[in-house]
Amino acid sequence: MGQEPPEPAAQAGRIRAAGVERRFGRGASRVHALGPLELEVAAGEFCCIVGPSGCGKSTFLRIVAGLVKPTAGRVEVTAATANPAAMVFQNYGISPWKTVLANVRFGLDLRRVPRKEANARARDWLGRLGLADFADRYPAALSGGMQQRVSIARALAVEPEILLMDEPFAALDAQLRTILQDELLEICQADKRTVLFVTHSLEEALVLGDRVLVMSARPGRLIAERVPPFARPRTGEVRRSPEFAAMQAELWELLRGEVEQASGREREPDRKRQSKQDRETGADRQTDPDHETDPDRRTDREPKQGGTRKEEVAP
Ligand SMILES: Nc1ncnc2c1ncn2[C@@H]1O[C@H](COP(=O)(O)OP(=O)(O)OP(=O)(O)O)[C@@H](O)[C@H]1O
Repeated sequence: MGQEPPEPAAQAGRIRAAGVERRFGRGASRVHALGPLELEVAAGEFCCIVGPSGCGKSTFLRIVAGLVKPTAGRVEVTAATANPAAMVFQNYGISPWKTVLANVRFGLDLRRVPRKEANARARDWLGRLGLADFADRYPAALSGGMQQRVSIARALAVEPEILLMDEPFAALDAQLRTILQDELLEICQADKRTVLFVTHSLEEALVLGDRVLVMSARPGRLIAERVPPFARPRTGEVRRSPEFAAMQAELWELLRGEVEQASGREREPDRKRQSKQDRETGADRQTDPDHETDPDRRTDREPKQGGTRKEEVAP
């Protein structure tokens, strides 16, 4: 039942990473953050990366974006345009002193697109994301979900061949997150651009991805790859299918050890047996497929740069 990646858009970039590694710091405090990592993302593919906190997911995305250099290896981006990628961050990354319209127009202004055309394109994306009436407002007047829509509109307004998304919905509540996942699904299936999407949520990865890549604890390497068996175009309804729950549980089993290692807790000898018992009795909330949809049952969060928060991997 596995699906081929969708037909590429007229212009969709490709990514190829070969032997990519990144270390930070010097001497005793040197950290091996990432790799070696081998990865290819096809034109028009929606590729999701999940992995434990600190395994180097964001670092890899930043390397692809050209914001960070790899210590070893290389990333090749094959694209038709000079600036093929746009990035969406967890903390929105929008400017509070600019109106919504000016924020969405930002990348177009950098590319010196004439103001009239830039405004039209920005308004078009605002309309597509349900923000047409908020063009002249400032971000402070918007909810978190609306601010993240502005951030997505800003990235899409430049018509990037590659969209890089770093936990874009992690700071949102679970219901809003579901809505934005479904909106993103619709948008990306309409034009099939290449997307590299980092998330802590297995549910999110399975709903959105043509392919889900699982990373190990730091230094992050790829340890598994799955193709969600859901035809395109798909909707959020796939969350209810038995295949969805089965793949979510399987991926979580793969990830659990890595998450425990990353959080400094070694798996106790009888942990696996206990987890099986818990699943059978329904006591293990971490393996509950509805875990992410109930805000009261979300995993622990820690502060992150810019006042936003990050999550542990969650099913
Ligand atoms: N600029 C930096 N200087 C020093 N260490 C860094 C830097 N950027 C990242 N690191 C370290 O590299 C490792 C990987 O960080 P990264 O943010 O890529 O992980 P991540 O998988 O995205 O984590 P999370 O899921 O928690 O956001 C971490 O140990 C982090 O502390």
